[in-house]
Amino acid sequence: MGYILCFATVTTYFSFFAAQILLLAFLAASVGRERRITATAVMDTDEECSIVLELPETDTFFDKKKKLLQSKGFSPKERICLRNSSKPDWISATVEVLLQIARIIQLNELELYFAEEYVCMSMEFYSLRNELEALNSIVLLTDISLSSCSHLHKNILQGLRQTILDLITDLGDKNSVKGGVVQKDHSCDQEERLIEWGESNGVKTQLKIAYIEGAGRGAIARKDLNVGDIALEIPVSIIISEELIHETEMYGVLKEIDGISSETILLLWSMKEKYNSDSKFKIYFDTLPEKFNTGLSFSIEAIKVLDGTLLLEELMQARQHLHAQYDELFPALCNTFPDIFPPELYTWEKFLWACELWYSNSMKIIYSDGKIKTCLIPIAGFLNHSLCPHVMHYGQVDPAKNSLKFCLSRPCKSGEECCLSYGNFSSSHLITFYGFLPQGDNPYDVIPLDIDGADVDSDENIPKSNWTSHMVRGTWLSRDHKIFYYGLPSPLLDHLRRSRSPMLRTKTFLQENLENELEVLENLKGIFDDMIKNMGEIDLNDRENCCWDEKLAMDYKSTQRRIACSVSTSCLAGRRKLFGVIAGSTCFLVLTNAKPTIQNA
Ligand SMILES: C[S@@+](CC[C@H](N)C(=O)[O-])C[C@H]1O[C@@H](n2cnc3c(N)ncnc32)[C@H](O)[C@@H]1O
Repeated sequence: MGYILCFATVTTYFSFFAAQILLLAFLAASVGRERRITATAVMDTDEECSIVLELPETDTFFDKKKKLLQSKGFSPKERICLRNSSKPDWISATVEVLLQIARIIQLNELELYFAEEYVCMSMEFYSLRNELEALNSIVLLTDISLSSCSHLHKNILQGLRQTILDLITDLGDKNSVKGGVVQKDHSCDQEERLIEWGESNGVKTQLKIAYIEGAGRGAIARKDLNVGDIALEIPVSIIISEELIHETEMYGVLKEIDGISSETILLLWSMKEKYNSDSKFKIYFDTLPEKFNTGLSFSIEAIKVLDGTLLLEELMQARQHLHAQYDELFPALCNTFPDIFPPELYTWEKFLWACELWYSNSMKIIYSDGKIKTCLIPIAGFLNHSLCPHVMHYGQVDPAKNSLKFCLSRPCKSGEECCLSYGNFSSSHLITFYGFLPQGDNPYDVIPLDIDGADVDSDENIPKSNWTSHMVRGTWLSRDHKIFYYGLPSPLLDHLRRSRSPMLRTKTFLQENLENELEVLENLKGIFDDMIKNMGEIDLNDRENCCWDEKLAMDYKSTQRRIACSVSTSCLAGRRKLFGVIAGSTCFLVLTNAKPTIQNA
């Protein structure tokens, strides 16, 4: 049975895009991220010290990760002996094993989709995020172990810990992007006043604010900071969250509106509070830009540049959605309650400003009572995003101090920009809601595919991958370009093979199987060639004379084109390899216009 394959539309995006506005009630905020301790326990007897790395059964992807662990020769619960061996390089050998397991345990859904089961490279790498998580999970483990182990084994654990810390430093040094250049000609008086106000309210910070080339304001380390150091601590009392408005008249009106979310209420409150000269947060509002440059305020010219990309549709839908939200509330609220909602403060332009503020600056915070709230966090709002962040976990209120701590997952040198991870977002998401493209290869830049396949008739004995959505990313990120892999994700290829030929035993060198492979690759290549054609050429010579949004749109389109071209090229390379195998066997190939016919000799 055949299959229909095309690019996914915004409404059919995967769960990887959980923050898409269309899937959430109203407001997508950057998600504050709490630390997950997944691995482990330490066994410590007089004779030996060992670490147990365990994939928790509660892990959402337990079965898939277990299979991946097993394909590399590990079980879901692996005990690694740390006893000093006679071999001089025992630490690096042990670290390698620990890391291989920790990386798999720390994989997220998207990384797992692209994980390559049969590639067994000693230092396999899934993503910067994954690598930092894996390394930090081992540091955490050694810390826990050090607090309880016998004196005998302290040296072993400390040696292990130091080796991992050195790896984290190396990773940061190699992957720190060129950016982070401080622009000395900008004054940051307002920002400094905000920090002073924060400090007088209990903020503790090792960061100062400066202008960074291409990224607005950013936070710079005042001194060398190490893994585990707290770069910034914000007391809950200065966080802007829904509690603040419960006593206001505005809340009394808004809470009566059916289905209104607390985020929308906060957004409407912030539109007015910005102009309140008596506001407790005046000094914070004064530091906010008059204009946010996110995808939501792209000009028609920039939107035109996006023709042929998914971002065009995503942006159009997002804007329509916001317009519909605005029209539902205004001018009705201004007409009925003009004192609470003065019409001059509730224009469409001001509404859009507030949406952009909340999309690009808010964080989701888990409070001590377990409630998750979308908040604005003065001072923390100056931290920019990086694909190799210094701070990865910051979303949970510390109940002992009633504060939010920003701890380092990798060192940050004095004078270096200290960055967060806003989340595992694609470039289209970052452009739409934040208005920038991160430097470096974004592993979350995928092209989703809508596949209407047919698994129904497939052979019961052939295990299904059970991925319900499929995608591709730049094939340069893959290491396995051999026949049956081609640098493309295995779940996608498996699905396409089964859809074409449910009864075939795939990944064997039988002729009918190789023919099936050729057809799968031809079909995929066709799809991506069409996409490249639809996107058209990008004239980068014009780029320098363009506005910020056109530049961003062009850069985004180049990235998408590069991904599509890499898929097309990998399909072509795969087909050539297949022709080679077929030609070398009992077949005789006639190649016409890149569409092969295979004749039995
Ligand atoms: C939470 S704010 C960070 C502070 C912001 N730079 C400022 O001046 O207010 C998020 C905004 O910072 C900018 N930003 C964050 N990370 C960036 C990056 N890696 N490159 C360029 N701009 C970035 C984007 O404009 C984004 O919408």
